[in-house]
Amino acid sequence: MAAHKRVTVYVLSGFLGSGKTTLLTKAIDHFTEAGRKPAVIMNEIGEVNLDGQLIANEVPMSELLGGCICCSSRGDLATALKELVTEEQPDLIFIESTGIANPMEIIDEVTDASLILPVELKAVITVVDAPQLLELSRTSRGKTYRLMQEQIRCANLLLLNKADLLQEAALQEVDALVREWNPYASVHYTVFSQIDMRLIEILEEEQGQEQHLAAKHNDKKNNAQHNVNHHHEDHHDADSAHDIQRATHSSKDHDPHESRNKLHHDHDHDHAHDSRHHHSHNHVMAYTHFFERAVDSNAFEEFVSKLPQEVYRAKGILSFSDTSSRFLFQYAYREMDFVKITPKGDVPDVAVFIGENFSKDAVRTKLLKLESLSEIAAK
Ligand SMILES: Nc1nc2c(ncn2[C@@H]2O[C@H](COP(=O)(O)OP(=O)(O)OP(=O)(O)O)[C@@H](O)[C@H]2O)c(=O)[nH]1
Repeated sequence: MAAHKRVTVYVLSGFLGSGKTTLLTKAIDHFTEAGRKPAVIMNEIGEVNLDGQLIANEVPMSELLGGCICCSSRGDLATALKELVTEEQPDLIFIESTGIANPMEIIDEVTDASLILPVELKAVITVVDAPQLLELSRTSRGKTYRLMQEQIRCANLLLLNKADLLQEAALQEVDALVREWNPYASVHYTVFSQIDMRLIEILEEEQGQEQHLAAKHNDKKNNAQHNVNHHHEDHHDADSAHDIQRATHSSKDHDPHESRNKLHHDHDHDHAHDSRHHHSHNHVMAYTHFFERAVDSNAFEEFVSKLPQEVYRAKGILSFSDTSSRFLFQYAYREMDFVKITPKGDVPDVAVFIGENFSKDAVRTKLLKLESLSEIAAK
């Protein structure tokens, strides 16, 4: 297949609620207006694709739901890429990863797929929730912080988003932090992921290999800094996307489990007992609640405002007992947002709650109570 026929692939990375979908909708509008055909692979931790509601119907979309790409069985992403390429012939594919995905694993999967499919990974674009990163850098520095760090290190283009919520001095503090982790990416302050789309177009024109070189350099730099224990030096010595592909290719001749080991990184030592899955986000959990009846909007808002700190992301589509329209509800890093929506297709009233070690039962019990209160009020 001729090299120029390859479909450009961009990976959109960034922690939960940082602004990836906000960027995606803008990028789709831009490229569509420019006469290009974008397609989307959307990965969601929850069982329903709520972000997909924001993507126009005519944009081809493949959904990987109910888990994170980098945890799902190897091949799901390649299958989705293959289907889109053969059935839709797009010019570009955006892969929106879940906010808890480690982009290195997705880079591996896409470069692996590019051996057999006419696709080329051009860049990783990471959206950073600037206020959240700043707070974590000053306080907890736990697993979420480390995951954000990995997402930042892999990027070719970095958006320091939610700049509206920070003063200039604070933004500069975040800027210095991310540049220390990733001196190769271009860094831009954004509000609602508003960026000059030429910055994304430029990435398409550049050599994919050089892009990955940057990512790999950062990967190495981090290895040195944080003493991450990589078991398979052969892979980590690879200096370019080409080398990544070669490593992938050669390992295919062997036991598939072994090849997965070779390709993947041991980012989290808490889970070293599982030889095939080394993820920095095993601590993250999701609860999906399907509503049986509409709840009161004020009571729901109050419930969300009192969610435990461990729940750091929630979203849903809801009917309220006191409003006529349905709403897309968003909650990210303590900010709440409700937008009127007419859902595409037959979507139930549903909300997904994502966080770290929170009690799903407690969230469920409170929501059931809200439902029963509105039932009593209706009588
Ligand atoms: N104040 C403020 N809010 C923003 C900004 N960008 C996005 N948001 C809001 O943050 C919430 C999450 O945005 P999304 O684009 O859905 O984030 P995401 O990264 O796709 O979220 P996940 O898919 O759950 O990981 C939404 O309510 C957005 O409206 C910003 O620059 N400033």
